[in-house]
Amino acid sequence: MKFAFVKCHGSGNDFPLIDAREMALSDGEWARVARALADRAGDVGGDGLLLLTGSDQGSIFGMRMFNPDGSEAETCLNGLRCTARLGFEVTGAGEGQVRLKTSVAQARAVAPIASGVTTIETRVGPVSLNPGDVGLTVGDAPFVDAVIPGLPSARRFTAVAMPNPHLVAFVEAVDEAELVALGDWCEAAPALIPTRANVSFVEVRETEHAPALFVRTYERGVGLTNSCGSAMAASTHAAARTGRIGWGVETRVFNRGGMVRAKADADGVVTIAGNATFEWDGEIEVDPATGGVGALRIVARREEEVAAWEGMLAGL
Ligand SMILES: N[C@@H](CCC[C@H](N)C(=O)O)C(=O)O
Repeated sequence: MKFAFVKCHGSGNDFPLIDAREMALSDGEWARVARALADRAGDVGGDGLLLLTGSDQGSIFGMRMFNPDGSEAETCLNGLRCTARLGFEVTGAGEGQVRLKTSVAQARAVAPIASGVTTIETRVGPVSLNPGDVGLTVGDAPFVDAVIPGLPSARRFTAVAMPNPHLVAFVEAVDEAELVALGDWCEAAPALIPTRANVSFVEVRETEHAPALFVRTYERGVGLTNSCGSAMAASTHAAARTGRIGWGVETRVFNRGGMVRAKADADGVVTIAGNATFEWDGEIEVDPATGGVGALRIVARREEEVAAWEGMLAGL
């Protein structure tokens, strides 16, 4: 089956994005397509597969997201910006509600965060701090800056469902080896957290203009990524919840892949504005029954917006 797609990224979190509104594949077939296209050893590669899906009663369109291991995530906020951009292009809308796997989000096109950088704002929530919603099998009360019994880390975590599961620890300086070890432990689906989790270490970085965070994330189903949008949202909420930043205060959130503007409100809603960059358009044959992949054809390159994004990175 031939798939046309856009290779896109939000803050360097990169994905093939397919307009799947008229496609009827089973979950297992999409999982195979995701594994095939997101494979970093293949011609496309990515931190997962994004699907633009059809409208329903309240939503102008929907998004599904499959991790490179074929698991389907509840949400993907860097991917949502890209998917919303495509959804706006094909529907002519400029804002609206987007259906996710188990929740909805609001999205709208906003002023560029830098010249030539297409920018989308997403609003999600309310987040849940219920340990069960995060997939933890311990605790009746929320873990907010608390040691989680059974987790092989003495650090204090805030456990947040976006609704995908996030464990967030504030650190003086990110230790990647420690993050990877803990992320790997969660990837093994231990009894403490059988549905696994995205794990983030976060540095609070004051700037002369405003509060800022630096977030490094080990993503469930992926490993270390350049950035994770739902982790940036969870970290912003956790930073406000623990008094590290103010509720409702716009905060710049940096990561390996770039930067977004984020704001956590006291009602649990988190707003993020960041890039939705389309790098190139491609076509490829994938057999949904076997995951076998054909030759990639690059149809167009979006050089101007790639350059605009690189210009923004150079100025950070
Ligand atoms: N990169 C994403 C999150 C993707 C899903 C995640 N790996 C999970 O399994 O929960 C983002 O930008 O939010």
